[in-house]
Amino acid sequence: MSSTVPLVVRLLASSVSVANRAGKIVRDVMSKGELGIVEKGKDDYQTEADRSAQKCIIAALAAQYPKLSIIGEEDREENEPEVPSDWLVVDADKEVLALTCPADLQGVKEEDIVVWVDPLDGTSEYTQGFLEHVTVLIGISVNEEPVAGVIHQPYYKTMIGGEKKMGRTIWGLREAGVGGFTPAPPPDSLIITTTRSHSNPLVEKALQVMNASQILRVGGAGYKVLQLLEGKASVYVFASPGCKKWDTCAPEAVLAAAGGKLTDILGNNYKYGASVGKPNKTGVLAAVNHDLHNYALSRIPQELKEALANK
Ligand SMILES: Nc1ncnc2c1ncn2[C@@H]1O[C@H](COP(=O)(O)O)[C@@H](O)[C@H]1OP(=O)(O)O
Ligand SMILES: [Mg+2]
Ligand SMILES: [Mg+2]
Ligand SMILES: [Mg+2]
Repeated sequence: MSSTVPLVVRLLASSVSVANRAGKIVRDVMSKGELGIVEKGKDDYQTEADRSAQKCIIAALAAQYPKLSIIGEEDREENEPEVPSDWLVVDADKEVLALTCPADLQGVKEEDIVVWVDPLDGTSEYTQGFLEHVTVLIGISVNEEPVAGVIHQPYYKTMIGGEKKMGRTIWGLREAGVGGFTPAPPPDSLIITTTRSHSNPLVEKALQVMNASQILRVGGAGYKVLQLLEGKASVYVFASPGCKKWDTCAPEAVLAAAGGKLTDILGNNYKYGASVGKPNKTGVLAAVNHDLHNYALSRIPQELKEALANK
């Protein structure tokens, strides 16, 4: 039955299930208490959770979809050792499997897809105990464009029938919409969400010009986009290099499926083909709808745009 479901939909349904498993790895590493922190660069860390969650996601997706290009944040070893068999998730989310695939994506083949994996977005926050900010991101791009994505929150708590359940998984597919949470309209006043761990003078300048009623400083690109989708903030502004394609592919796809927009600070779309440069050099500007995105873009002064473009 599932072989009649278009590839993009099947891959999204598999990604939901795989992200859930990766989220459990993220929780297990934390509860064992041995984070195995490695410093990759300035303000740039990796933990055992980043490494293991990525191995799980890539091994599980590659086993089922061998011709995909999968690009993950963390370096892969030359000869990756086999992963535990219970990481090789083969389940696929039933609700997603039932979605209608956009007409132009129905014939897409594995070779046409690039999957961008951020096994743990918000590593700084993970190591500092801001666990709600942590997400697992799987973005699916076709012809350089993010068309579908998964944002999994390993530490989101819900009570179901008196029992605590950890984790939730938000997904989006172009034209089909979003699921896994309850969307909410934007707040009445302009509330901005931005970095808490990677600020600098340019980032602060772009915040000042927005005239916002409130600025929320939280970790991770995934979590900030969730804040937009849940009506906690109106606009996400980050006028700095630092984010990479795996940070924005899934959030951009989910946000777009909900009617929002994510671009760089100049208002240009990033491209997500396999050979693109990984850094998002010209920052991030996102909003829950196109009007708010236009408004925020109109507030960014030309010299700030030039400063980022010439970096
Ligand atoms: N200067 C930077 N160095 C490394 N990663 C960065 C940097 N700035 C942003 N990022 C990545 O983008 C995400 C969003 O940024 P921020 O939280 O500062 O708004 C971070 O969680 C981090 O992803 P990751 O945690 O996956 O390495
Ligand atoms: Mg990182
Ligand atoms: Mg990230
Ligand atoms: Mg990461």
